[in-house]
Amino acid sequence: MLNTLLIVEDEALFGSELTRHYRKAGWEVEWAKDLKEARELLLEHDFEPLLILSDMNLPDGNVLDFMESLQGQVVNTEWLLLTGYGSVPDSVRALRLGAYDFLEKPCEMARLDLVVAAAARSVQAQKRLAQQVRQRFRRYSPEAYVGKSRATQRVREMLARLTRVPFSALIIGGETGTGKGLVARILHYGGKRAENPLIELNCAALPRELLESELFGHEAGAFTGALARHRGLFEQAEGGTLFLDEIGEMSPDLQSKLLKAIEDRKIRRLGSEKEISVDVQILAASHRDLEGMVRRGEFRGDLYHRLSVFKLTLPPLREIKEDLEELVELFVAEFNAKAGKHVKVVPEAAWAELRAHDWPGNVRELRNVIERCVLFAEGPQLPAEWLQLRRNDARGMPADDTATADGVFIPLDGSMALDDMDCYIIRTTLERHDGNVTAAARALGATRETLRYRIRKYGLKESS
Ligand SMILES: Nc1ncnc2c1ncn2[C@@H]1O[C@H](COP(=O)(O)OP(=O)(O)OP(=O)(O)O)[C@@H](O)[C@H]1O
Repeated sequence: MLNTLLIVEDEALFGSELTRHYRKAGWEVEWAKDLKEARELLLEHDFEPLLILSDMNLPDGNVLDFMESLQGQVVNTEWLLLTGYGSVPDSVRALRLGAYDFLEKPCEMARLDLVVAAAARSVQAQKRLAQQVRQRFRRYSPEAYVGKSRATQRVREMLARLTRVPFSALIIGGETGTGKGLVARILHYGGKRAENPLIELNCAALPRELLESELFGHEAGAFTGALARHRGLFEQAEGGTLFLDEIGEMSPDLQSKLLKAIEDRKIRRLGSEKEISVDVQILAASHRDLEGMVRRGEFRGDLYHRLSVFKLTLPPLREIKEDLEELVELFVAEFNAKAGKHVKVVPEAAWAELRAHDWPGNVRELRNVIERCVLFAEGPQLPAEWLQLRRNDARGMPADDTATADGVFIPLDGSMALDDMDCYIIRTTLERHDGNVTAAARALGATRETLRYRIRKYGLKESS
C-alpha cells in the first residue's frame, strides 16, 4: 500500500512543489488549500494520511485550533508543521496536541525529506503496536479460556464479570498448568487497563534482595552493585497490571512491603526517602494452598485477605475431563498452523488414553502431548503411539520404576512443576539415606541449612 500524505498549504507555488516532489517519491498525495478542504478530506472522504504536512496559518484559521477540533477523530497519523519565522511560541501547545516536529520556512527539501521519513517510520511503528494490542485483545478475551464443563464455564463467567469492574487485587489459585498465566492475561487485556503494561514476575525465580529491588526499584548507590537508578516493576506497570506468579514463595518481610504498597498505593525505591504514587492492579497466583500457608504461619494473613477480595480457583484437568475435546481441538489447530500439518482425526484409541490419564501437569501437559503428536503426524490422523502417557502413582511424582540406583528420572514434558521436581529429588535422596540430612546434603552438594530449609518448605521428614 502506498504511503499517504496530506499537504495543507495555501501558497500555490510551494503547495504544488511539495505535491509534485512527494508524488515523485512514491507517496499518494492530497493537497488541501485551506482547513475546510482538509477537514472534508479527513472526515468526509475518509482519507487516512500517514502524515499531515501543514502550514501553521491558513486563510480560514490556525492549524493548532484545527488539530484541537479533530482530537480523537484522526488517529494513526503524524503532524508535521511548517512555521513562518517567529511563530515558535506556539510550539508548546503544538507538542501538547501531538505534533511530531516543526520546520521553519523556507526549508531545504533534503531536510524536509529526512523529517518526513522519520515521522513516517514513527506512525508505522505506532500502527504495528496498535495492531499487536488489538490482536492481544482478541487472543485474550474470556473465550480464550476454553472448555465446556460447568467449572470452566463458571471461570469464564467470572472472567467476563471481572474484566468489567475495576478491582485492585485478586488471587488466582490452581495447580501448575491449569492456566493461571492465561487467566492473568485475559484479566489484563480484556479489561480497562489493556493499553497499559502487563508486567509479569515469578517470585520464585529471584533471591529475596533482587526481588525487592525488582519490585520497588532503587536509587544509584542504594546497595553494592546498584550503579544506576532503576525503576521497579511497580513503576513500570503504572496504569496497568502486575502479575506476581508464585506469590507463596515471597519472604514475609517482602510480603509486608507489598501489602503496604497495595494499601497506600505508594512505593519507595530502595535508598530513597521519596514516596511515589502508583496505580497498579495486582494479580497474584500460586499453585500452593495459600490459606493453609496462612494457617501454618507461612504466609501473612493480612496480605492474603487484602489480595483475596476476589479469588479465582482454576480446576485441575482430571476434574474437568469433559473439556478434553475442546482443548484437544484447540491445540491440534494451533500446532497444525505452526507446523504446517493437517491433523483432522483423533482416533478412538487416542481418546480413550487421553480420558484415562490423570494429567498431573494439567492443560500444559495436554498441550505438550498434543504438540508432540501433531509434529510427528504423517497424515490426517493424530498418531496415538506418540501420546506416551505415563501411569502416575502419586500426583506430580514419576513412577517409581523410573528412578535409578544413583540418580532420579525427571520428566521434562511439563507434567511436573519445578517445585515438585525439587521436592521429589530431596525426598528420594532423604529416603536413600534413611532420613539423614547430613548424608543427603552431601549427596546433593548442598549445605545442611539449605536442605533443612527446603525440607521444612516441602513438609518432608528427616530422622531425628
Ligand atoms: N482453559 C484453557 N484453555 C486454553 N488454553 C489453556 C487453558 N488452560 C491452560 N491453557 C494453556 O495451557 C498452558 C499452560 O497454562 P499456564 O501457563 O497459564 O498455566 P499456569 O497455571 O500459569 O502454570 P504454572 O503454575 O506452572 O505457572 C498455556 O499455554 C495456556 O495457554
